[in-house]
Amino acid sequence: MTATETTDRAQIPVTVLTGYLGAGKTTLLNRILTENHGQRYAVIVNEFGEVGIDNDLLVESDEEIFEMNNGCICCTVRGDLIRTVQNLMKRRGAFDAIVVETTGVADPAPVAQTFFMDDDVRKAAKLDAVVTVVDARHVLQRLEDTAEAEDQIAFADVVLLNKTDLVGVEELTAVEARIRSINPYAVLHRTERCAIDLKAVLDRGAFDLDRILSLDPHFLEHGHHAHECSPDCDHDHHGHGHHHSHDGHAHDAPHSVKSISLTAGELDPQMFFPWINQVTQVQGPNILRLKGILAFKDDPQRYVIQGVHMIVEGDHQRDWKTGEERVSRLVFIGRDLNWDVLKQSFAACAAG
Ligand SMILES: Nc1nc2c(ncn2[C@@H]2O[C@H](COP(=O)(O)OP(=O)(O)OP(=O)(O)O)[C@@H](O)[C@H]2O)c(=O)[nH]1
Repeated sequence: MTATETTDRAQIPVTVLTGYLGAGKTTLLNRILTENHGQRYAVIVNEFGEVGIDNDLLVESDEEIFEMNNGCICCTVRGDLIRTVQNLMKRRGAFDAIVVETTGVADPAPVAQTFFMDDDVRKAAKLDAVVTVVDARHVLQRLEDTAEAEDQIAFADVVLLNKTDLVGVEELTAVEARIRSINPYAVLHRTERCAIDLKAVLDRGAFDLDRILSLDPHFLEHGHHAHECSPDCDHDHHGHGHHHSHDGHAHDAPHSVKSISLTAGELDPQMFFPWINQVTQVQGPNILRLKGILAFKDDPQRYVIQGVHMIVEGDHQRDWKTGEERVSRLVFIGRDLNWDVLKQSFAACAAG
């Protein structure tokens, strides 16, 4: 056995899971956490928005979940992510592989870079593949109005073209052709609710550094960063033309996407459902994502609501635990949303 082979085996494989807001990353992660694949995964979740909801939307499992919700992953990539991986490495016997779920608005490059740039991380972990989940229904629109959707596809080693149930055959063919025009190299699978043999996604040994360097010749250079950051992030700001600001309750992201978090106590379902239907009908085009965990009066179970544009679905999740505070939390991520109106009208859904 050569020295290289020894090093390779000592490195823990890392899958970077990316895809635009609402594409189906958590759906895939839940499969990874529940299916019987014989591997133990440590999961690192980065969340956009103030109220930690993504963690609550993951199924309960024995796997380890680490949440980093201090905003855009690009801003924390050389800090939190490195520290999280280093901490994980102290207990490396406890798991076989790592999955990093990135925020829906992030460019995956800084996440992938971390596994090449930091010496300690590089010794311990090896980028296995970038897996990009694509929402077949909304991706063409996203490619028009954002840069991240294209970056995520360009970077992919594996693409899951998801939500095939929401489009017709012709549209699906057109979407697939568009993805192929951005990235002809990735292995592409069509999926519904990310149903796929996980062998197609995990432990692929697929990350192709040469191809990434041909896309981005500066990929391995320290301080190189093709993304917009907040003024208070701690990384090197060479070559930055833009800033986004943080103003208390709303977080800016590229292309004026903002998130707003609303909290209330118990809600009256007779008030809430007509309200959310009306909000998504009227403001749907601007709502990239909504998610919430709700406490309805006299309902022993937590209710989870999720949406992308006008498509909203909800279901009971599990019983509220004894001692768990029955609060309702709702996050909207979108453009040009009227925060004050949303806040007030949500508050009006409180159970009397
Ligand atoms: N109709 C349909 N809905 C889907 C499919 N896959 C996922 N969904 C739904 O789409 C919504 C978003 O799915 P998630 O898995 O939470 O998406 P995500 O990429 O993790 O979302 P963010 O973390 O907000 O970026 C949820 O309501 C899912 O139930 C699918 O194939 N078809």
